[in-house]
Amino acid sequence: MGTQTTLWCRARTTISVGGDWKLFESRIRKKGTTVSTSRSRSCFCSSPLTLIVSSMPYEKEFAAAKKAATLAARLCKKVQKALLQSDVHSKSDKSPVTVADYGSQALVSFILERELPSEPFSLVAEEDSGDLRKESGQDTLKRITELVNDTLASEGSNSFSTLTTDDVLAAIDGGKSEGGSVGRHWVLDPIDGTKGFVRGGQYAIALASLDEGKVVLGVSACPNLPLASIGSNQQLSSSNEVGCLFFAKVGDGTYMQALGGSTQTRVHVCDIDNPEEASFFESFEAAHSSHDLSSSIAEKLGVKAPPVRIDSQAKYGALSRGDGAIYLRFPHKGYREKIWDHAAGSIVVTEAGGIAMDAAGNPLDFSKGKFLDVVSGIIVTNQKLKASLLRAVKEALNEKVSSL
Ligand SMILES: Nc1ncnc2c1ncn2[C@@H]1O[C@H](COP(=O)(O)O)[C@@H](O)[C@H]1OP(=O)(O)O
Ligand SMILES: [Mg+2]
Ligand SMILES: [Mg+2]
Ligand SMILES: [Mg+2]
Repeated sequence: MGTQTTLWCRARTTISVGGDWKLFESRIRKKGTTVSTSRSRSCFCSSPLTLIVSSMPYEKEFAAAKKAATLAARLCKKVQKALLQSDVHSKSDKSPVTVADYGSQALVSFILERELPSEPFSLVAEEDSGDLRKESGQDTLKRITELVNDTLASEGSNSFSTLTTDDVLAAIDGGKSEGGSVGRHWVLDPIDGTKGFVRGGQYAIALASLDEGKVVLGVSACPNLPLASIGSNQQLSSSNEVGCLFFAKVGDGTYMQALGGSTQTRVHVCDIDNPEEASFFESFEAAHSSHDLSSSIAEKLGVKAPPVRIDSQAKYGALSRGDGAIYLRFPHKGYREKIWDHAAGSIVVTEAGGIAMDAAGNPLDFSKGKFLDVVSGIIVTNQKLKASLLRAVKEALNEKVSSL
């Protein structure tokens, strides 16, 4: 449980802030009082000011997010197991959308609101209920409602009341927020890697929270990811158990536990500094990211191992525990990245000591609404490989431009 301290600052005061000091500074500046702060975490206020300092900020939100992602993973696993052709129907962008995408979004939205009743609720999420409100969507809607109710019942909570189809539609549409740089927003991809999900491969339920445009916590449930390393230089492991939950809170590190388990392990990115020993992740789907560009970058760097191709933000999770050293993502021309595809994954990697940036080395900016505008692509690695990777990316991109 987090504790809160109220400080009445009249002069220079030393305070201890668990979490992100920069974010805290920006908050107290906004209160209309001049506050100067220093790296030693002391602050001087120009007028008396009451500071409420939580020693464990975002703790309630973190617990709610873990619960929501874990239950959504349970729902998705059930659907993936029984996936029938009729569960897949087409959205205007032709991507397969399953009852699990909608069910997962409804469940996460419902649980976050239920667990955090005193907080304003804003959720930026991938799906909307448009197709489910049509006559042709009624059977699917009933199926989703049953699934959501079955999953809630399996939670074993006494306070469970059955949701109606209208409740489910309302929960899905709870995800219509536009996000932005002001206040707090949840960010959700109810199934990231739908193609992997439909194929029986990797997918993730990716949930993050933004505070003033910055990702402050992230939870990524990867129901099909082995608990053991999946890197190309993996050690032989006796365990073939799958299902990982990665979670990270700003300033607190990244942890992994088995989905549904309770023993958590702190994870760190690998500390490889020689690119020859590095291996890299990229999309399974060549339509999502240029495999040619990745192999040209890998060659320039001197990477020897073949690419590890897997779907979804499971790549961020795998990288955060050191399974590989680099993740390269270069979508084809015209594709705009969305915040829900990277928010949870990026904090999972950065809190594990890694770095997620665009191809020009800029930090990812989640404060601009639902799109994540990046230069050319997204690259993720550890601190030691950052400079050489950026050089190789620049060279490969220049070569590509001059060959056009
Ligand atoms: N044409 C595309 N180019 C790049 N990414 C895409 C494209 N279409 C969908 N995506 C999104 O890319 C992510 C999956 O990429 P990958 O698995 O290759 O890493 C998913 O978030 C997927 O959305 P979705 O959440 O609907 O699956
Ligand atoms: Mg996605
Ligand atoms: Mg999705
Ligand atoms: Mg999608």
